[in-house]
Amino acid sequence: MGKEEAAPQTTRRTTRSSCANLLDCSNVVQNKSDSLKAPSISVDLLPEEPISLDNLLARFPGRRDQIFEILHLIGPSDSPMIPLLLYGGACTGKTSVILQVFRYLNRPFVYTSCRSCYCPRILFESVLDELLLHRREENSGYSSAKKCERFSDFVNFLRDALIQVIGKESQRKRVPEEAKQQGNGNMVYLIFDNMELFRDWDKNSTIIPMFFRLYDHLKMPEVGLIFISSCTPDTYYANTGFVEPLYVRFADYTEIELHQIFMRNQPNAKLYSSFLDVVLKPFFRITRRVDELSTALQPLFQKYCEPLSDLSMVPDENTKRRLFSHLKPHLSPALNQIFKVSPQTASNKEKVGKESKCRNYNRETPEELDFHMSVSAKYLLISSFLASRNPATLDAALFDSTGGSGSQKRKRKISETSIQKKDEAAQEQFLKGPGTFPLERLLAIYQCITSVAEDLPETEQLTELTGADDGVSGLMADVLLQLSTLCNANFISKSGSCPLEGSTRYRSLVNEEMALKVARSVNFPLWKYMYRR
Ligand SMILES: Nc1ncnc2c1ncn2[C@@H]1O[C@H](COP(=O)(O)OP(=O)(O)OP(=O)(O)O)[C@@H](O)[C@H]1O
Repeated sequence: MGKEEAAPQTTRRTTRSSCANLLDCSNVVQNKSDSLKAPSISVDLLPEEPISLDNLLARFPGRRDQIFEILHLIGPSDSPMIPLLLYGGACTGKTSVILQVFRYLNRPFVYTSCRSCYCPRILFESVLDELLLHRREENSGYSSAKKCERFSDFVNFLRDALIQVIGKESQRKRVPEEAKQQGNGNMVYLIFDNMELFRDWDKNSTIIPMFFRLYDHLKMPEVGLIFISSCTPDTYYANTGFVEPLYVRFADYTEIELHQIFMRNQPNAKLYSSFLDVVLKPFFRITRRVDELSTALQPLFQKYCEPLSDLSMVPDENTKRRLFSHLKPHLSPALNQIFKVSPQTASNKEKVGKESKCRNYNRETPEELDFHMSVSAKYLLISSFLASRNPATLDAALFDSTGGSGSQKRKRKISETSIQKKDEAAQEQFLKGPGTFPLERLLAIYQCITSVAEDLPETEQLTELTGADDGVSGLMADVLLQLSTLCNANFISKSGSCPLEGSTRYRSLVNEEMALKVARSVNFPLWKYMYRR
């Protein structure tokens, strides 16, 4: 595109420290300073030195479609854009992608994250400060003496600040045609990240609809608005009556995409690929988050390489086996470590508690889940659904120590009378609604179904690696954490203790449609385990 040559050399500026690519060694230590005292406003709002499109695409394996879609929706620098919402689970690259897209576009933008602001006022002031580059007093109605508490004040100050930045009337005349074509038109973009946190600040949800109407309030076509959230669009627009932004979905990464992501910048690709071949699959079943995987894989790779004296060697089959045996004892503790409620999952409790409304967004299929949940929590949710729905008397027939693969044979051996009895029990249970179950039953089902998950050659790999074979297993504490998260999110209810057993009983609150969706998202054949009359 030849942008590198055309772009002005701007002062390097780190807009968001957390956007440093976890996998890019060169970016690990980033300058977190935000303070800039550069002379020209429009130059200051430009991102770091521009990058090429190829570079942009190469930085984000698995995000090619999203990048092209965003570029298309943002459009040329001299034409207005409809507000945009980027949404998807945690660590799906929403922030990094949009910041690097602007680096490629080389256009002025202001980035603000609700994560670093703890109330609307700080967010308002942070946007204004960024726009005015901390020079509040100069020619601006907004000064440090004034607080920007109300949304209406924010809109007024924002409009004034934007007029200054854009140099609205005069600049429009001054921007030469060739500069517009090179991407230096007069659009300014405002990026609001982590919008889901707004709901924690604003219990009455009055500001969020106003934010999404900011475009209407400002009435400035030169301003492009981009919202980023881990919540789905319907969380925001239900019954609000305003025009919805366009949206781009950042789906969870597939195993292949994660493989590509982790292969980036590896000095010895063959060696690292042999490592990923053995570790990625079991970890992928527990988390798909790039940050969690990156943290877990880094020390494991060092262990994997310990027996090697030459790190540039290409491992043959024998070496790969030797390296794997050396690594194996360390896998189980690492998997257990990661097998816990991720902070993001916990903070998404409210969002998780909401069932999908099956609305058809863009290219999202109604089959897909519209919230983020860790893979292990999904299996626990499925287990609780089965425990509530199926009569306990059928557990032995449906599940065995290998997860139920022998169930067909066993079922055939059951006598007619016992089938009839079980049918009656099931019918009774159905009429009663979802049944309650003790923790032990939930854990037993969970252990069985995780061992048959997906069609893997090494069927018991997860069980073996996580140590789930050791009685109630080392996973116990983590499963209890997941269980408590699901209870808090109202997927499972905790009923009073059983007077006979004295232990707490649980009940699944999800319906069949929801359970099937969750099962589909982890490729688990739930229908095989559901007892039907
Ligand atoms: N496709 C990818 N290729 C390379 N790195 C990626 C990719 N996706 C995510 N990452 C890395 O994962 C980390 C988290 O990404 P990022 O902060 O952009 O995610 P996010 O979706 O904005 O998360 P959150 O919702 O928590 O704000 C970053 O270090 C980023 O570089």
